[in-house]
Amino acid sequence: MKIKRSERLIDITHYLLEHPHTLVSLTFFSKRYESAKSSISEDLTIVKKTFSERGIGIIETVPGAAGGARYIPKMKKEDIEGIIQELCDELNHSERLLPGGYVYLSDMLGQPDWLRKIGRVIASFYMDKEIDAVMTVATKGVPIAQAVATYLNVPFVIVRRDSKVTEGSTVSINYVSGSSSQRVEKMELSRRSLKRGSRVLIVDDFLKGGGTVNGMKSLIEEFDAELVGATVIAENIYQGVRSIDNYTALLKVDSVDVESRTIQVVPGNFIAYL
Ligand SMILES: O=P(O)(O)OC[C@H]1C[C@H](OP(=O)(O)OP(=O)(O)O)[C@H](O)[C@@H]1O
Repeated sequence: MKIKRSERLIDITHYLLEHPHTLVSLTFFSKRYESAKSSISEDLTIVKKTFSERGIGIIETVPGAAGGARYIPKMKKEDIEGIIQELCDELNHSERLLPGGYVYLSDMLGQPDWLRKIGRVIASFYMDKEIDAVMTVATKGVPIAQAVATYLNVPFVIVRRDSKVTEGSTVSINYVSGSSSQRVEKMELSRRSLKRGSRVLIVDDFLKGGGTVNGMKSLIEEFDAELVGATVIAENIYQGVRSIDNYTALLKVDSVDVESRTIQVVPGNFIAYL
């Protein structure tokens, strides 16, 4: 059914937002709206310009008969900084303080609005790094990985600390977790989860001693895959020597005073790489 340009623009925008990183052809839109490809091209020019001016993201247009458009959810630096400050403000409350200097995050990891913001911020950073898969470790990292993977339009894989028959044959490694007072722990990943040569992004909620992220790094090596980057929501205060140093954190727990129950969460090193 033929529809007006104003209606096409709304539907084109909705379709592209729902299919990030996916090239949608002119032919597809032309048939969808029973409109000429030249009209669709003009529509895409308007959407592209508005997205750019409003900082909604990038509309990449591919010319030619097999051409089309794809939505890249890239964020402006100031918008990323704004979300990181929102996260700091949300976490800087004494009731979030947990034993061991941890900060209670689980409520936020269950809220779609926070997950959308966190997922988009991390995905925007890795937008052009050709990520093939997002990796995390059960449990609290899972919603973060799903949010990031959605915006990157790639699969996410879940590393487990326990064995499950439903995972089939697995690759497992032992690692030292600083969070469990230097105890040797095991993590494993189903052999079906990751192809050789995959470019992998590690995400997690917290980093303390770095053993968990380092364990996932070792797993990636076991799969002959490539670690592109590791980003956590928050890095904790850690007195010892961390097992890993090349990571980024949206936030940093700068100081914790259990006596006075005060906590200071500030922007992490992620900002410096924007
Ligand atoms: O840097 P490290 O010293 O290794 O610690 C960071 C780990 C520990 C903690 O997970 P847990 O709370 O142990 O497990 P779960 O995510 O299942 O709650 C956190 O979610 C990171 O995965």
